[in-house]
Amino acid sequence: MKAVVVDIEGTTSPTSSVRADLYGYTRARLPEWLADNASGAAASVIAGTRELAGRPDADPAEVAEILREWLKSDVKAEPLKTAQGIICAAGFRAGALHGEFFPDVAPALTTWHEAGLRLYVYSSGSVRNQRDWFEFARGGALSPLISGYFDLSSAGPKREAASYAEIASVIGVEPADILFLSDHPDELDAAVEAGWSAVGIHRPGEPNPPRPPHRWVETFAEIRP
Ligand SMILES: CSCCC(=O)C(=O)COP(=O)(O)O
Repeated sequence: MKAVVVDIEGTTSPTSSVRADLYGYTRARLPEWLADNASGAAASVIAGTRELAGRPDADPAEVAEILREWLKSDVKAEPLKTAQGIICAAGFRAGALHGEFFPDVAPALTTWHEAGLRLYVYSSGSVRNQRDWFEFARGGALSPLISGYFDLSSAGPKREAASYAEIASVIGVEPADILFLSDHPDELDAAVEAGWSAVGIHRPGEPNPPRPPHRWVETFAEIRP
């Protein structure tokens, strides 16, 4: 392998930390942020939400309610993830938010990085949110280990093979030399369809059940890329 690409929620990090911390922080601040930034940073979020929700005349208050519903049902929509990334950026810098990682993740990423592998992140969270998650990791920044980040805007949907082909092309690594780690079987299927290797991560207590034909492990310590 020449590169390893990791998913975040359920793979590097507990689902509970993403949903309680990031979603909770965002949910509390959405109405005020949308109202205060309607003609600036929030304009594209409002436009994108109106379009996806089929509510062309929704005002910022209604958009906030739509986005809060999407948070509740974990809809991984671009406008929501953009807003989440911008809103949470302040929380990371104020010390209210930290990237939370399973204990085996930092040692494995460090070992792989030192061995010359290039490490990337591919998550439904926006690149901005991903960068902060790794930069403000509890226990010390992991961002120096990461060569790049991909999200729904830059790569595309996580369950489509074309997204993995796009990442391979951008990082300039042959698909056969890339290993993808995720807790989601549909994502593993899509990566394999694009010619990547893939290993499923099923951590105790995490929601997504393993599914054949992939190899599944419980920690990064079991992987030798
Ligand atoms: C720390 S980046 C934000 C994580 C997030 O919002 C999310 O939806 C994670 O989805 P993933 O694709 O990593 O399962």
